[in-house]
Amino acid sequence: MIEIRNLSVLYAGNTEESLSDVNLSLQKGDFICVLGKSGAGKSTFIRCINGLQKPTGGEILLDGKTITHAKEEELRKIRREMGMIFQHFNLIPRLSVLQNVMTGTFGYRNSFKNLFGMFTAEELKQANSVIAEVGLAEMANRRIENLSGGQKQRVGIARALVQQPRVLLGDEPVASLDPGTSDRIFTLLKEMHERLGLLTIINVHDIELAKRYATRIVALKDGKVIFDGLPKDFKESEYQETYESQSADAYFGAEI
Ligand SMILES: Nc1ncnc2c1ncn2[C@@H]1O[C@H](COP(=O)(O)OP(=O)(O)OP(=O)(O)O)[C@@H](O)[C@H]1O
Repeated sequence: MIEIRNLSVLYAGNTEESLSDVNLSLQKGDFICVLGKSGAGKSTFIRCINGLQKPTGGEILLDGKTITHAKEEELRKIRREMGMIFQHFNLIPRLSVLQNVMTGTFGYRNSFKNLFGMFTAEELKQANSVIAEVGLAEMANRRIENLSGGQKQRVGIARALVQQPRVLLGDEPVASLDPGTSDRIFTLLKEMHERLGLLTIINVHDIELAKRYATRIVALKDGKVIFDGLPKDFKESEYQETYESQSADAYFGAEI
């Protein structure tokens, strides 16, 4: 589904590449957690996939079509296939849950309709349906600023899903949430992933979550892929290499 070939990113002014010769083949059904310590290149990787960051080398293809060299109009179409969720939710605090979710349809609509908030009955139905799916049916008219962090991320997920993507991307979507809430958000993500038959790619710091939910782990270090495989094969030595840590007992002392 997504082919990543010799992907490299060197930011202007840097001497070291932030991604270096990354080659991966990502398939529908993969629930991929991307691990790596701070600065390993995880955000850069996600931003390259949704076309926000232009690589300095290599190419990314979605179903054989280039993302990397896509023209603006083509890139817009590709982005509609990709839902994105963020660490800080990127919602509009003074607007309601429903209004925020509706912004997920903007990629499909002309700017005149967007400007005047004109939504079709079908769009509203679809938005209310995903709001119910993420468990917020009773809160559709509540303002975002009156929600908890976990509820905000549910809105973020609904906004990503209302555009009916085939790929779901997450840049540290649970980094601002407590462990219990993070776990519930991952449960929801996994349910949606399976029900909708998505390719899901999520950056996460919490290796325990990755081991519990991922079907595949990709670990980055200094912009390079140092592990690509099953969660069960990501063991203490892989942990130590990824995080350059001597003490992995917290994660590997007990069976996960
Ligand atoms: N716009 C930029 N300009 C220059 N360097 C950048 C830019 N964005 C990221 N970098 C550098 O690229 C490297 C990878 O950063 P990136 O944000 O992709 O890592 P990360 O694994 O997502 O880190 P974190 O977990 O802290 O978010 C870092 O060394 C960072 O300083």
